[in-house]
Amino acid sequence: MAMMAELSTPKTTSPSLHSSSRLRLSSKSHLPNQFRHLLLPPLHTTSNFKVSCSVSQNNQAPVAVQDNGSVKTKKECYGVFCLTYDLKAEEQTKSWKKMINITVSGAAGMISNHLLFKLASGAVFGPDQPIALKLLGSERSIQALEGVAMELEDSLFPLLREVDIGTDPYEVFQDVDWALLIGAKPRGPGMERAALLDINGQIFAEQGKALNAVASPNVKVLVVGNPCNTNALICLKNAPNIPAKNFHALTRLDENRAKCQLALKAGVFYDKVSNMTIWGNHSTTQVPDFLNARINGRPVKEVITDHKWLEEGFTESVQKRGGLLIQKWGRSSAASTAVSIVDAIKSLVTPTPEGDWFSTGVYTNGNPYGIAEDLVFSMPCRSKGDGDYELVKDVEFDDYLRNRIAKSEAELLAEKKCVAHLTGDGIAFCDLGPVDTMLPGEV
Ligand SMILES: NC(=O)C1=CN([C@@H]2O[C@H](COP(=O)(O)OP(=O)(O)OC[C@H]3O[C@@H](n4cnc5c(N)ncnc54)[C@H](OP(=O)(O)O)[C@@H]3O)[C@@H](O)[C@H]2O)C=CC1
Ligand SMILES: O=C([O-])CC(=O)C(=O)O
Repeated sequence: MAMMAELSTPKTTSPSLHSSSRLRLSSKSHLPNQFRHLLLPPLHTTSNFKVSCSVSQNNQAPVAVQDNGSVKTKKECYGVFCLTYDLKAEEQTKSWKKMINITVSGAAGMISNHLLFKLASGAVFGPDQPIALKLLGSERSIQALEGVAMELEDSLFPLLREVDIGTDPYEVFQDVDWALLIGAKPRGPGMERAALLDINGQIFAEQGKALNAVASPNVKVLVVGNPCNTNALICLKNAPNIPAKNFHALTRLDENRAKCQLALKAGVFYDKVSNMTIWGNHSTTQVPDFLNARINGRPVKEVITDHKWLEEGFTESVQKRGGLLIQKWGRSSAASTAVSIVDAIKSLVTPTPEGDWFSTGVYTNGNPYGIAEDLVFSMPCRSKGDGDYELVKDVEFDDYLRNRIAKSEAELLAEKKCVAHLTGDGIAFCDLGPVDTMLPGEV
């Protein structure tokens, strides 16, 4: 019984699912020594050199074999990429779907440290969906990315078929189907929000251009790095060949937080809360919509009759939850953010339950609510499970909701002016009010 694995240079095309498992490093200039032995001959060649490793029938240690048949020493295989799969697992792979490519930026950061292992486990895209992970980092994080890759290896995830790490978005985004853009500079003490918008905006402008050039044409992009709505707008403006509809800013964490607070107040388990919309910006102007949300299928305002609490206590607790968490933890939400990224993706790849919806920050062009066009704004959506979504039409508005939404809209319009130089809209002019231009973590 021979079992095979393949290790290939970055120039090879994806090998067949039934035999492939590999780790590649795509930073040409900073190839860590530890992994150099995987890339024989050296990176500058274009040959499709492979190292195959076989395991003998009597379960002896794996023996590495080159394409030309000469036996290599065991050292030339790397850990789990030498040992591969038994025949039962090989049989199983025959029912697997075609592999998808997922890029995660800021992959050595806190959120990614939770997220990557959920992605690799099959908990997000399903138990029959093999994946390739492409981890984008920088000079700062390349060593740490190796550590992440090693931990992924040691986790022995059957569905994880490839891991690439690199610092060049034009390489790491190649043919990517999902881009989860988490990496962003955190706002430091004394830093102006306008400066943050500019620094992070440059990152997302560059990544938008790279996605436009090399990603799968129908790539889905989820921006997590803050300020995520405006970063998503910058990204999509720099990627004109990708449908604007495919870009999302993560507001699912806010939706989850809102559901939790309503459940707590109503004394029900949080799965009883549905139809929870977060409108607007992922900031302290966001609007958790208790007018349309339901508890056990009933309007929230019927179940929770303390309307003053809904307008003030509830709304503020959701808007400022991130800040409270930073006070407790000493850092921003990472595990719950990763869970909400999983939820956000699952909402797009599984059909939305009848009558329900989910929140995500999406492009406003053509929206039925009268929200200004050309923004990325959190709104209620439904999906058939094909990665696409529709905006929900049958939502109610009252004066309170309209006024609150208008405030978040004004904030996003002001942010957009600050980044005009990055969206192709001329010269930037930045005048952000002092009060309402905060991230949830900035209270
Ligand atoms: N939308 C939402 O609901 C939430 C969004 N966030 C946001 O997600 C982002 C990531 O959070 P988290 O993973 O906890 O952060 P970490 O600080 O743990 O990691 C962030 C990563 O960003 C990268 N980065 C990119 N550019 C810079 C830069 N100029 N300076 C420093 N680091 C940079 C770094 O990786 P590298 O060196 O590889 O580039 C770093 O590893 C933040 O912007 C945060 O505000 C957080 C919680 C919720
Ligand atoms: O402000 C931050 O970095 C954290 C954040 O977005 C949140 O917790 O919602």
